Amino acid sequence: MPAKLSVNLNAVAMLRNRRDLPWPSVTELGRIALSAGAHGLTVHPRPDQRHVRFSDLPELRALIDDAFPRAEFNIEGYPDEAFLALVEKTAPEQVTLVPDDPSQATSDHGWNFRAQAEFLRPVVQRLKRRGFRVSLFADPSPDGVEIARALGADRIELYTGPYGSCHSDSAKAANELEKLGKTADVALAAGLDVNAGHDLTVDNLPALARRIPRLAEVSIGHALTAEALEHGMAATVRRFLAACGW
Ligand SMILES: CC(=O)[C@@H](O)[C@H](O)COP(=O)(O)O
Ligand SMILES: NCC(=O)COP(=O)(O)O
Repeated sequence: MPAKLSVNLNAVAMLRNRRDLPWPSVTELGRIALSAGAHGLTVHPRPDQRHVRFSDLPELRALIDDAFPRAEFNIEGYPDEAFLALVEKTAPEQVTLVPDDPSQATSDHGWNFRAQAEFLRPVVQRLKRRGFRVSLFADPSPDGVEIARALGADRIELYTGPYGSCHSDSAKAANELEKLGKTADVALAAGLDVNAGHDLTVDNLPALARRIPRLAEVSIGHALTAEALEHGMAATVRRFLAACGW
């Protein structure tokens, strides 16, 4: 089965947050994505709420429950108490734990499973007890990835940033792809399912899907939002011209 697509709404939220106005509506863009066939929605709430706001989460939960009951809600983030409380209140289908520092502009590495095992173990158990699927953000390196399974996680999410940043260097991209592939091989052999995300694009996705045919899910925000703007620009300009009377 091809990988499922979860649309990350953080970039939409960031655009909305530029003004004290309700557009673009994160929930409406989520509705459009799910209506178009996306399998789920992803958000990554950060402590300063500079992207998605905590108040967006109940609306997105209700959207899925009321109109798209087969879709999944994936909440990503660093598991401090505020994040865990938010997750427990929202009850997503999947929680992806990411070792983000609040000062980071975006996620740029996975967990060090060996060094952070004792921190992660009770968190994973707490979330599993609540019935959520738990995925752990992982660097493209097979070293220690099987520890994620021993901690009780269901999946890892491969950090694809280094692969995504090689768009103009095909030899480097092939090398990064192989690292991702080897990590996925070890994870799958350990009984973990494999998600992937960060800087994935229409151009770099097909090779990833070929190298990891059992890829369960990709979450994509930045490139997908950029393309939505590009492909929606002409029709939108025509709407504004019409509003000007042209
Ligand atoms: C976990 C991860 O890879 C991130 O890509 C993240 O969810 C994206 O969030 P931002 O778009 O807010 O940087
Ligand atoms: N988990 C990764 C994600 O949700 C999307 O990240 P990006 O496409 O915005 O880089």
